[in-house]
Amino acid sequence: MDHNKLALPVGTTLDRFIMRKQEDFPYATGELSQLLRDIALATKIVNREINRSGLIDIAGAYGNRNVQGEEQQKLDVIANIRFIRALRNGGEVCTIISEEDEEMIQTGNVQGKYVVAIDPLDGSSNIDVNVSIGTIFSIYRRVSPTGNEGNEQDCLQTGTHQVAAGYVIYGSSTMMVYTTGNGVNGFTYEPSLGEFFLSHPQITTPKTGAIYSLNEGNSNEFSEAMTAYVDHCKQQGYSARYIGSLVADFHRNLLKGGIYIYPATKKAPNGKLRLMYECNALAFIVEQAGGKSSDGRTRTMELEPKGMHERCPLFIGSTELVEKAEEFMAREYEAATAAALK
Ligand SMILES: O=P(O)(O)OC[C@H]1O[C@](O)(COP(=O)(O)O)[C@@H](O)[C@@H]1O
Ligand SMILES: [Mg+2]
Ligand SMILES: [Mg+2]
Repeated sequence: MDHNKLALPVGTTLDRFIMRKQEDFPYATGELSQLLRDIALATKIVNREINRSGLIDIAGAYGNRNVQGEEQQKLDVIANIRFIRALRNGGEVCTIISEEDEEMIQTGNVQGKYVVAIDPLDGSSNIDVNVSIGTIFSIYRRVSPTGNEGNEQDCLQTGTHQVAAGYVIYGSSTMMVYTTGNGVNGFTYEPSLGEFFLSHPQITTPKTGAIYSLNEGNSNEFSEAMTAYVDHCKQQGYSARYIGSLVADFHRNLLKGGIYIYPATKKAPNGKLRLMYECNALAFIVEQAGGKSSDGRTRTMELEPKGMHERCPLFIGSTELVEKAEEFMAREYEAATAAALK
């Protein structure tokens, strides 16, 4: 696909961009375009709630724990409700996987051709302290015939089956960044006009960089190989940058070059992040931008999901940095394999 053919000027509205991209697919029916618009609509509402969260009583804990055992923040719940409502009313989505719901959410749109996996509010620990937070989404085409509710087969597809994926960052400005498999584009929200405008066309990530992002507070729990890789980053003189909101750390590294890692630790042998609504979406984006994503060994988008809330280690960012980290992890796997054979 010749990306230049699709290049649209900075300042194009998201709506126009979606429409224009659809025209390049003669058989497109407009349903995916409408679904992207539904997500953009919910994003505008959630953005408004976030911007005024300090003024109205939506700060703090909601008083429930989600399926991960994490304390739900009020904004986690509000964002979850807003996205589910927009996807249900939009009519294109039959089933939703959400971080905040243990079970699949059936929307009642049995004719809907799409399944959405969503992290409605990412970076929950940063909600009440005015630090950038986000939303992450993956879109799949259902595999079961329309006319019924979506099922587990529709929901547990590998990341390579994503038809679109994206994230929203609610930061100094609010941006939506997404891909449909033809490059990555970023749109900045203009609240006074209520519109997203193309601000970052055809995003590509540098092949290498000098930023590493991980929670070194967990370093006592790191494997030898992981500790060795962190030392390597320090020897290289890389800068440590960690916001603690995956979307914000990922976005910075995507634009500047860098690597984000949430590794397996002794406490969390599968890491912390969730394959279906955090890792797969960002992996699709980073690959479309020329970067790389794996669990330290296997390409993230080829990981076979076994459960909706499954966790996996994440090594994501500039190709050369991820490959270097994988080199370090390979030594560990080889040692483990050799030990197992003894
Ligand atoms: O506090 P830790 O262990 O470093 O974890 C931070 C990571 O956890 C997350 O907050 C998990 O996402 P949620 O906030 O959506 O649960 C990521 O955004 C972030 O990168
Ligand atoms: Mg998250
Ligand atoms: Mg979340």
